Amino acid sequence: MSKVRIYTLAKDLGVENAKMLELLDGLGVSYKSVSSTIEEETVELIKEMLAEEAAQEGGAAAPQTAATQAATPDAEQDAPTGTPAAAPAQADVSEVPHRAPVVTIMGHVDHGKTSLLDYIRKTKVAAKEAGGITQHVGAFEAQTSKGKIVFIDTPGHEAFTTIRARGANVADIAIIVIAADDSLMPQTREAIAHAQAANVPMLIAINKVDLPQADPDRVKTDLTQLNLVPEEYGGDLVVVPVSAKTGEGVEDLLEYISLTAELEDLRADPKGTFGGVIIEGKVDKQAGVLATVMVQEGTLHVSDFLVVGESYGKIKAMTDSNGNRIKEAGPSTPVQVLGFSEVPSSGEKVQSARNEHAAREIVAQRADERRDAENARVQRRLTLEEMMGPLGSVRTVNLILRADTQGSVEAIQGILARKESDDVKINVMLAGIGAPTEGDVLLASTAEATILCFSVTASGGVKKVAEGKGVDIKSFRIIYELIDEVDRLIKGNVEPVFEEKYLGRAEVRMLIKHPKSGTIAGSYVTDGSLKRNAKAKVTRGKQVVYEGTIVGLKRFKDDVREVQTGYECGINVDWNDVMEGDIIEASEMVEVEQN
Ligand SMILES: Nc1nc2c(ncn2[C@@H]2O[C@H](COP(=O)(O)OP(=O)(O)OP(=O)(O)O)[C@@H](O)[C@H]2O)c(=O)[nH]1
Repeated sequence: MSKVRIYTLAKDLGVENAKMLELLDGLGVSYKSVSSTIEEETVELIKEMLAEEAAQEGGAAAPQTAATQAATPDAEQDAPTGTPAAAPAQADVSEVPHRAPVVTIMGHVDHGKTSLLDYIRKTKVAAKEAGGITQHVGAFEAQTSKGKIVFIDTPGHEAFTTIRARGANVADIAIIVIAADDSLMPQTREAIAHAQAANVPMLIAINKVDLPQADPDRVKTDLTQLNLVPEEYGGDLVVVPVSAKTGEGVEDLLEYISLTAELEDLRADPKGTFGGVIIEGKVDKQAGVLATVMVQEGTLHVSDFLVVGESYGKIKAMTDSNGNRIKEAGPSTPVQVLGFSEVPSSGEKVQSARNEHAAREIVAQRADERRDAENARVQRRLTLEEMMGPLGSVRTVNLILRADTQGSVEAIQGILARKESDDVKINVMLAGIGAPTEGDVLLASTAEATILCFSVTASGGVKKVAEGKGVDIKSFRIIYELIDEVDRLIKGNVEPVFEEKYLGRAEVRMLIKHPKSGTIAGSYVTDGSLKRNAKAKVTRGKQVVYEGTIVGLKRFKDDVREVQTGYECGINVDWNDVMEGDIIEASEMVEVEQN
């Protein structure tokens, strides 16, 4: 036996991956992820440790117990008996059952997101019962050998901003699909930024590997340029080659999803307070308002009252993602709900209420809070700190952020927060949903802020006011372009730092008196090169006798910009006392790149 992958060993010994990593940590063994390999001696040590543990637990074979647990992850564990050492808080957490992972698939247009979802749906979703209506609800549940996986069903790119923002907020794991024949594209980078901003673990699916022109290695190399280093290059990024056409690699991808989910230790209490998120809402001509809700905590029952934003409704009927009528739904279940009076927006949080009266009260309270906040915004006078950003020597980039959805706002703010440094603060004065208003322009003009818009644009009237006030409103449809703009603003705000760069030197061999230009030093370039307008330092022996600028540089009769080593030239340093034998050293000031 040679090296073994950690997850293979965990599987063979019937223990959870998290437990295996804990044991490796205890041994001081370093690893990148569960797919890293470990040495045979380490495997033996792990086996011994597990055997010892089993013996201590009273003779029952530990691996067997673990295997039973792994096979039934949802089963509630018995409370520990006679083990006072067990911390009660930990015991509580472990009693909360595991839940299925919610996965979002993101990527560039045409890279195969829909095809991959279709392949998984076709092969992993149980055949529907006769009579069920096939309809798109925004999510589906796939049954795999490793248990249930819920996929957020991202439709085409037309609604990409909302869907991505939503995906990153609801999802536990993001799959970034990259076509093997196209590699990284703008929306790939944007998808990666979304996943990173939401702190969601990311797996890369290199799709279309069946194509003759597929070049998965190029994709991996390109990823390293984003500081995402695939496992096989020594990093911790899981990269799985797949084909949504032939199905190659799809099982591996599902396995990696389950592994990642296991490490994330996703749990939710079906008996807890209900909490969920709207996946999508629509109006059906016959049925009325339909909304897909992802249950995140607790259990949803038919007849429950639900509150979303400032509207509420009573669940009249509920169907699962297969179109089957159901009466209740636990964590990590997408359900289509009938009973809202208004169409809720995707990404909105859903709360339940005991009865209609309680639901109304929550709605009324929210409306009050919103009105108060609006009034406060109008009436409030800005503090100096709000106008200028945090005080002190730190420079501040003031921004007003406007985006199409709350998810986008959060995603952008997440990325911006990571852009801050000791020298530059990013002060998001206002982050709102919808097009910028005149009020935003006024705020921007007093605080010298830039208004950045993502997937929203200013109306003609607002643009005019902005022009009049000299306020920049910049609109973007791709997040990373907006971030590039912020980088430019940050750069513009950092005091440039210059350093002197040596260019070359020349030896003065003869002097030419020119009636207009004065003394020209006929010289021979002995090192590097000399440039017109460069700084000049004239040394005689060991002494610096003059410092100025190369105001003229000639080769024979021609004015030139630069003269290289080994050539003769005429140098004018705007100083008439230059002498034969002097050394003219040239240098220039270059701006130092600052991060
Ligand atoms: N050969 C090959 N073609 C694929 C594969 N996956 C997708 N395609 C093709 O690539 C094209 C785009 O696939 P889609 O699944 O529509 O891509 P998408 O990323 O969902 O595109 P949008 O929804 O427009 O963003 C289609 O013509 C697919 O048939 C694959 O694994 N192999």
